[in-house]
Amino acid sequence: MTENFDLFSAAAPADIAQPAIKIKALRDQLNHWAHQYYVLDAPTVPDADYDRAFRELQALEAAHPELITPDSPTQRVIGAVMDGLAPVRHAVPMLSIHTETDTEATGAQAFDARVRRELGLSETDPAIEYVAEPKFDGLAMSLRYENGRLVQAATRGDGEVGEDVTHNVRTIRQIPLTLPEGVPPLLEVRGEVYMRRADFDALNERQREQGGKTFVNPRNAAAGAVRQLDSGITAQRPLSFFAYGLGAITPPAEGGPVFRTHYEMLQTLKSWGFPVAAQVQIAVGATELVAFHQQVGASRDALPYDIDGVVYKVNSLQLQRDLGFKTREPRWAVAHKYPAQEMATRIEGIDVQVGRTGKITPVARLAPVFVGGVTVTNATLHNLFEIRKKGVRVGDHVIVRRAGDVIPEVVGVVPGNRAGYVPNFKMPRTCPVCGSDVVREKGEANHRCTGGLFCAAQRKEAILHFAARRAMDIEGLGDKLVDQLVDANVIRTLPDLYRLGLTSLIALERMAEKSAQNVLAALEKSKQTTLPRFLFGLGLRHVGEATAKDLARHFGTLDAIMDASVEQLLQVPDVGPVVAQSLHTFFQQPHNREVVEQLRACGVTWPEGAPAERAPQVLAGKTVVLTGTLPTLSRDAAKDMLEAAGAKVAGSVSKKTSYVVAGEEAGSKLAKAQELGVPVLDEAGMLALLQHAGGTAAKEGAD
Ligand SMILES: NC(=O)c1ccc[n+]([C@@H]2O[C@H](COP(=O)([O-])OP(=O)(O)OC[C@H]3O[C@@H](n4cnc5c(N)ncnc54)[C@H](O)[C@@H]3O)[C@@H](O)[C@H]2O)c1
Ligand SMILES: [Zn+2]
Repeated sequence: MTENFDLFSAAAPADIAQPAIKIKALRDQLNHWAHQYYVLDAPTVPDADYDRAFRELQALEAAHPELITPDSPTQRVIGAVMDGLAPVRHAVPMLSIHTETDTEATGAQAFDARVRRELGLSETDPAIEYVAEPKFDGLAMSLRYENGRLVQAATRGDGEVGEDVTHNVRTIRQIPLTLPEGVPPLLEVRGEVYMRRADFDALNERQREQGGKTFVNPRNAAAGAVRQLDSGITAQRPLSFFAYGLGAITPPAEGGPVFRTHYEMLQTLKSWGFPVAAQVQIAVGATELVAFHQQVGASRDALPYDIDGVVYKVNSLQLQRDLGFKTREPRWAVAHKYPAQEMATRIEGIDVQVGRTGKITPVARLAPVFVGGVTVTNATLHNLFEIRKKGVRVGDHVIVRRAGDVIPEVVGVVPGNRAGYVPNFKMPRTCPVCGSDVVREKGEANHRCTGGLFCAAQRKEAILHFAARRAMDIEGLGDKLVDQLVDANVIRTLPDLYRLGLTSLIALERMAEKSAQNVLAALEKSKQTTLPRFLFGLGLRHVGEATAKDLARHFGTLDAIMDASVEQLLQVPDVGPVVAQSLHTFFQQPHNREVVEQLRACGVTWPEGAPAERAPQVLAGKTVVLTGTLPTLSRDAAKDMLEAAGAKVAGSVSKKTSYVVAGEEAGSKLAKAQELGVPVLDEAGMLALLQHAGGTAAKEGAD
């Protein structure tokens, strides 16, 4: 082969020129992707695509060794030093790990066979002991301690020279800043900085709400956080750490520790305060490696952090030295991957889904793709802003991520695949489930259906809210029963609750007659309520308990609230434009008014009054204690009524107690009241007292 053979001249023989051109194209492509990934922390293709191109290059170079150059991505660790971060030369290089191409369990057997062959072992020699570890999906970090103090933290960079990120790594709480007495004077610990999935989801959720930049995956979020110039930003991004190896260390001749195995070294790191993953274990021979691969693979989704595979390492440090290194990788370790958690596929359409709280979520319909171990055909696009920010259009090639049991999501567009003009996605103006108006409030990223109770998608959540203790307080109407009732189509609107009969309840699975009767009794009891509870129970957006009370106090009657204009609503203390508009829109929808009317027709009732007559604080300054079970009122309802009249409801009886309201099975509080001579009332007595109070107020008002 001529030394300076012109690879690209037309005269070059086709069988050499073709692979050379292909090799150059692959190297350029890989370098471009690696730059985006390692330097910009912003990959544009899934790892699976990068890995495929990488393997293709490896295969071509293996077939044409004369075309290998030292700067090929296959021959060196890739990475770079970011502007503004100081370069750090590693005392011991930070290497890559060879990836086993066979992703089936048999990949472990291939590795074991290779190790045995390289060590010159025969079939009759004993099995090799390995340490099996999860392959954490974060970024490699070298931590240098001098005399027990963290003096430097550096990224891998190109393996020889990394970046000084000490200022940022100091903010990671799992990384000890000082070590216990007795550690070697020089110690470099190597490990992975990563972000837990829950922390990542919370971070992205926060970013989305604030219209900020979201991150593609935890690895990228972690890498971005570590490579900040301002450690204040790093401190706000929750990072974690696992130790898995050593760099430089005080040699035994100078009093440093003598480790015989990798496992022993990890246990020592743990005793010095470094986190070591609980899954790390010794595995003997290929069989135990296979078992480990399967076991970790099965629990992968349940782990609180992302892993992209497992790593097997020869345990004996002597054998590790015997095996040595090959360009950029140790021969004594291998990475055995799992199916990728990110894959590229095509968006065939964008639908919208209505959630239990009315939130409308655009969902991408996908060409089926195998990702994170399952075939995925839908992925969330979160909201309209995310679609715009990511520039997603129908027909685009996108990266889909599915990790853990999180809903699959579209994390970005693979650039350069759009055929021509494609219109932007538009939010529908009406709800696809119920046809109500779709709105987006100022300062909110999400669109919502205004259908409320009318919308089947929102029904279950709405019923649970209505039945909640602080609302209508319907005991026994929980998650499971509501699911059954709605799924069996027994209940479609709130009033249907009060139309429930014994027969339809008993017809439900696992419903005994006694419990059915209890539910009916609880429903009956809930009909006697208060206006604030009823309003709160309707589950109007932005109307919490306090606002419901304010509205009731201000308007006095439900009709006045339903008919109020936005301006009138704005006169209620603490009601701002958002709440006022949302209330007004809700009661403008005829079907919402219909629901209210039907509930009243079913016998749901509460004391009403004109605003001027309301809040007669005739029990002001009085302290009342409730005890026992009242015949018709729930404890909370009684409390609300007393408080509305200005009373303070206390938990224990003292000489200062004005009244004790006692129901059935009243115990020590009743005895105490009698002992102290505090007046005791039953429910009727309490209502009479309130009535009297109301009457007095009305009279006062009339005078
Ligand atoms: N999407 C893209 O554009 C793009 C570009 C470049 C690289 N990549 C991806 O990066 C990966 C290759 O990168 P690499 O060379 O950093 O990693 P690698 O696959 O060579 O693995 C070595 C790294 O594994 C990590 N690791 C995790 N757990 C470990 C353990 N228990 N023991 C030892 N090391 C452990 C360390 O950080 C170490 O640096 C590939 O998955 C590739 O797809 C993607
Ligand atoms: Zn709807």
